[in-house]
Amino acid sequence: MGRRSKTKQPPPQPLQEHRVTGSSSFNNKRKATESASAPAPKKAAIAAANKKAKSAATSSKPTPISTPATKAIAKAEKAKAKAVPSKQTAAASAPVKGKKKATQQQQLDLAVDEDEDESGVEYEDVDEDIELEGEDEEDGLDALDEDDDDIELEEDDDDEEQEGDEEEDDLKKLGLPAKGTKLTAAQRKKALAEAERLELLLKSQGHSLESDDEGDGSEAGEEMEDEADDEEGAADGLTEEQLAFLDGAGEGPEGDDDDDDDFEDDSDGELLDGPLPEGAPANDFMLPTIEDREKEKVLGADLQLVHMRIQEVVNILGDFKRLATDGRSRSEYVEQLLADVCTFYGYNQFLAEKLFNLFSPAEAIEFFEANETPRPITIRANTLRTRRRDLAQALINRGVNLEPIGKWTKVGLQVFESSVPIGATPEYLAGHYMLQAASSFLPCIALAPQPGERVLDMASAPGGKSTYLSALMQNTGTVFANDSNKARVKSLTANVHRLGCKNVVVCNYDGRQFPKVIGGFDRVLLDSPCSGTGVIHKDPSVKTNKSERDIHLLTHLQKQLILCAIDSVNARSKTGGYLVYSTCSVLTEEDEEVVQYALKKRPNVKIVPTGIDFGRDGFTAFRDRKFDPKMSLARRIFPHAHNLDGFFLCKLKVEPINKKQQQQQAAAAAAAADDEAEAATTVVTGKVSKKVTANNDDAVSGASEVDEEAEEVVAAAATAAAATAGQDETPFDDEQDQELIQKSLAKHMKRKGQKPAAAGAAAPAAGKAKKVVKK
Ligand SMILES: C[S@@+](CC[C@H](N)C(=O)[O-])C[C@H]1O[C@@H](n2cnc3c(N)ncnc32)[C@H](O)[C@@H]1O
Repeated sequence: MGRRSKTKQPPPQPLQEHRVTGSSSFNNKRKATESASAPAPKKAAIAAANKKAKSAATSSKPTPISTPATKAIAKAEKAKAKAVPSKQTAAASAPVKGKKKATQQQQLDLAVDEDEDESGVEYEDVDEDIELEGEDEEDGLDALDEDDDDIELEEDDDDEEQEGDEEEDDLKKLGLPAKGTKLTAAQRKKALAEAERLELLLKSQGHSLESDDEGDGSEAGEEMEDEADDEEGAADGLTEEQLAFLDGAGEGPEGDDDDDDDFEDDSDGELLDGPLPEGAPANDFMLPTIEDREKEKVLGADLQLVHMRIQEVVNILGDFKRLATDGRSRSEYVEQLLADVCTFYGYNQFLAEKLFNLFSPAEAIEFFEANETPRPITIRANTLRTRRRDLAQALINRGVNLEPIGKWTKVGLQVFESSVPIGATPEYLAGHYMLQAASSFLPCIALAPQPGERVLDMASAPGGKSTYLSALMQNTGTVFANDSNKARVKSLTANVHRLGCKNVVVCNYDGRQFPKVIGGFDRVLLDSPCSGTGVIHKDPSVKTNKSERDIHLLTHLQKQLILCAIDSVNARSKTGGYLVYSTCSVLTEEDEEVVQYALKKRPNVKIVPTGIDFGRDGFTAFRDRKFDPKMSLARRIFPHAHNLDGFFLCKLKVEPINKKQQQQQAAAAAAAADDEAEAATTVVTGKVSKKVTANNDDAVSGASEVDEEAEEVVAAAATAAAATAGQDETPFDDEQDQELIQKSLAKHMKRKGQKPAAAGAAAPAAGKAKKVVKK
């Protein structure tokens, strides 16, 4: 009971990253900490490579040659070893298992001291034993970890020595110089060719090229991850590709000069490593010709080859000057890479390119890779009904294997495995927890609602965030949980009841009807409908069903919603006056661009810190777009970097509007009318794709909910279009009528206790929109 799964993923413990400015972050190589959060097998490889690079950097012995050829040989050896497990392999894995001796009880205990109810409600310690045990054992566990590390390291050294010997023999067999000797360019070529041949040979014989360390032994992977985390120095934070390159390139023109004495003419009198002769490629990888590509199209691609090509091209793009074939441009390589990404990972060209542009090539591949694996299952303890530690204990008793998510949340638990359906336990039915992606805690934490406040959750179904807001407010004040999708409102209502939220009012409006229906909120959350590009692992159909037009429709809706959300905030709130905008999309169009649009249209709004100290900065510039410098306060969460769903959040403070700002706003509203009319015309005349999906980031939502939401967004877009088109027939065309509308709307809003300014801005906009549509 409660043993940690062997196949567990790294917990969704967001990693601290060194802050980089938005503009530069997508070009920079990621930091060491980040690589530690890569998917487990990859992490193991990176850790191994880090270790190799470190030992190469610190060793006074000649650096062992590590070329792709030797790697392949090592892989071949490991494949052999797999067939006949040696004693040594078994011994090497023992300490890793030892480290897993910590029982789940102990793991939970470690979190006890931080396990006070987040809502501030004090509970008595029912289970003091657990707490004491936890405190006592914390040091013990640390010590155990350290011991294990020592053992592991020693054994690793043995492994390495043995591996080194084996490598040497193999090198001799291949007619390559022994370990410690420099390779000539010709030898390197030969080695590369041999590596490829070996790999293909092994594959053709059905051997897996995965090493034992990288394979099912996620424990080994974890152990290596720990080591990687501990590694210091220049090798830290390098990607697998960079390290592979470093291994080989250490002796290259920019390599370590310490070994200069070793440079001697080889017997063939060929050039030693150094500047390559003009025109000679440093890497003998050749881009496929047009004919090759045509052939591939007809015969179908060999995915293994495509994968290898992806790695080669990424490697070359990482050091283009040195590694690219003369005469081939960077864009040719990028084009090939994008085509291969589409083939290998199954994206359409449009989305592959959009996502690729967010990162360096190497990092883009990490992102695509992360989308192939699920994120950890997480639950949120509902503090209106229980405490996290009690919930954890109850679930452990049922055979659920779990542990706290991380220090940043006091209510999150990660589930590794369960012998019972986690969505149907008595605790679940009794509302003790919500199945919820860890990323989706963040907007609520950022909004930080206070007890007694009036809060609007504008797009709230199925209620993961509304119910969390309710709990944070300790069932006081009011949360208006709105969603435009009737069917989804049903599951929202069910969750509100199940979780015992007594301060929630469920409503079913199009968010754009706020603040007309009701306004003056202390805080508003707009967890916007979006493309779901941050949660592709949950809904892989996103890879193929998003077109440029879909994104355009979504961003249009998002821009409308954010303005309505801002106008629904009471800028004079004594305790609040905040809006949090969030999406589970990583596209700047749906994130920074929407916020930037809001800043332009509402000069009384400014970006403020979210209070979340992990994740990456929002972009302050992206390609040809410049954003508010404070956009760096927004948070971007990435699956490959943080092992959480991809997410964006930005917190805004709405200040009381002054006269000058009012004028600015009116001007902006007039300009916005042009945009709106244009978009509406597009929707009316064009065919709305049924595939415009807006994702729900709650783990409980199934495919059917996503479908419903898609329908809803399409319907909403169509309704908006129809409404705007309908204005065509209305007689309110002249300025006099507009004035009348404005006045009556202002009166109406005043009576409802709302801000007349919003009406003032809306009416001329509508009038102008109507005129454009007429044309
Ligand atoms: C990302 S999901 C919200 C998830 C929710 N916040 C939660 O945590 O459970 C987006 C929601 O927006 C709703 N939606 C789409 N268009 C809307 C609109 N115009 N007004 C209000 N809600 C809308 C969808 O029905 C969907 O439930």
